[in-house]
Amino acid sequence: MWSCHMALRRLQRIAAPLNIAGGLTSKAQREMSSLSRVYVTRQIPPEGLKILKESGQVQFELWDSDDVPVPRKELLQKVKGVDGLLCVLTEKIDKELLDAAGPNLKVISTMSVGFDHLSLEELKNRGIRVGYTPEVLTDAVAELTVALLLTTSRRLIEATHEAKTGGWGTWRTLWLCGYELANSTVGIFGLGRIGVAIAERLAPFKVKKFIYTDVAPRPELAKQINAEYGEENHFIVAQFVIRLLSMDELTKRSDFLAMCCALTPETKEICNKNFFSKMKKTSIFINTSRGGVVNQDDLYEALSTGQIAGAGLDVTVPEPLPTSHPLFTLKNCVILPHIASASYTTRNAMSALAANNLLLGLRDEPMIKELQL
Ligand SMILES: O=CC(=O)O
Repeated sequence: MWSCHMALRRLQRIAAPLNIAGGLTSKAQREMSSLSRVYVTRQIPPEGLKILKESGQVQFELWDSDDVPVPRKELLQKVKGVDGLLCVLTEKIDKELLDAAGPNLKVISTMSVGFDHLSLEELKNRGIRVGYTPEVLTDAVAELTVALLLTTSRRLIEATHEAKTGGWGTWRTLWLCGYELANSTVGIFGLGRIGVAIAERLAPFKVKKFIYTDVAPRPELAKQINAEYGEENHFIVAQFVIRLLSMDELTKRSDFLAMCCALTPETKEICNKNFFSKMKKTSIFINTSRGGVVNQDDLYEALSTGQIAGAGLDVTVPEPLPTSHPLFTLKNCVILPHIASASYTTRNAMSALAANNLLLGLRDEPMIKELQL
């Protein structure tokens, strides 16, 4: 059991002057039992752990590994009777888990911006509050998306492989040619904070046009992000007008198409045969949102038949994607192991935000970032 330091210090302060041998005073016991019980499903980065340990508010137990997720059976045992749960995106928080936890559970704090691993309806019905970690990861995700886009469009993985394995003959005029951002049209599917941050970073590459599609115009978002909401639902970002188009138009016109939406029943496998069939043969598809928005068989088909030029994926179904998966056989498909937010700064900021959300929720105070269920 990882009891927090503050609580232990307090207990020591109480126990030491009284020279208590063999057990706690009833006051110390009362103090201990007034702490909320929390289970943490992963060894989270140090900033978050420090906040929990020093809070004086919780006694927590932790799955002490970052390499292997907590086995489901163990998780179902460990959550019994807890007041709060701090989890990551590998844990399914569903009816079974909530039943196992029981009625004390009042806060779930996920160290992720995505929340498709949470059964929101169940949580809402039980009055359980949910914290998540948007914003702190926007820069890291946008940065990685740009890196993945350039890696895919300029065929960097193929190029380093050729250089290392003897494929590098003489300088050739069309060898390893790719597609450039200058004068291109970039399409963003789901224009939230991350989509805007990607557009801001791509603008200096002399992109000609930005376009986007979204389920609904969201004028309130313009205030939160560094954008204006112009006429006809167009955003203005880095002096560029980002035009709202239908999904059909987005797929037809984009030279680069970046998926930046949440995975919901509406977006599940929205990138399917029909979607890819409308894209240009020279276009590059990038997904740093969730693997579930893509029908991977249809993507394989589109890539292997030359329906689209390339794909860069940071997310897949399942994760990890088995090394025998057909997508790994394609030169024009770059696959990363879900690392978009993986910078030290961002992962620490996510763990700190997740810890603070949890503590605030347990105190019945507004969380810093809370999902409105
Ligand atoms: O994918 C990462 C996240 O949801 O934070």
